[in-house]
Amino acid sequence: MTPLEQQRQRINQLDEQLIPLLEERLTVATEIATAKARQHQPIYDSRREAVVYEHIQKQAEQQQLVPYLTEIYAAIMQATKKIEEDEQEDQHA
Ligand SMILES: O=C(O)C(=O)C[C@]1(C(=O)O)C=C[C@@H](O)C=C1
Repeated sequence: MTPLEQQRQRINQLDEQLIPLLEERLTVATEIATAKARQHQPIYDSRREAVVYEHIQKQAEQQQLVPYLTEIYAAIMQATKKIEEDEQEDQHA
């Protein structure tokens, strides 16, 4: 195997670990959507998002990666808000 093939195989392995965790995160989000609908709370919560970003900064072992992690989390939270909206729409259908 070439180095590139090995690196891609490692990426595949890491994705295999990430996907179930992301699936679980999205599943928890559908539960949050239900709780928020009951409590008449908006899906978007800027204060909570600030806490999530702060947590990333604290957790990151490589501080130079924080801007990239922040970009990834912005996309994750965008998708999370979408699934929460879809969940609330399904509940109203
Ligand atoms: O914690 C929440 O209230 C969520 O809905 C989850 C989440 C997230 O993905 O972390 C998504 C949307 C909110 O704006 C804040 C955070």
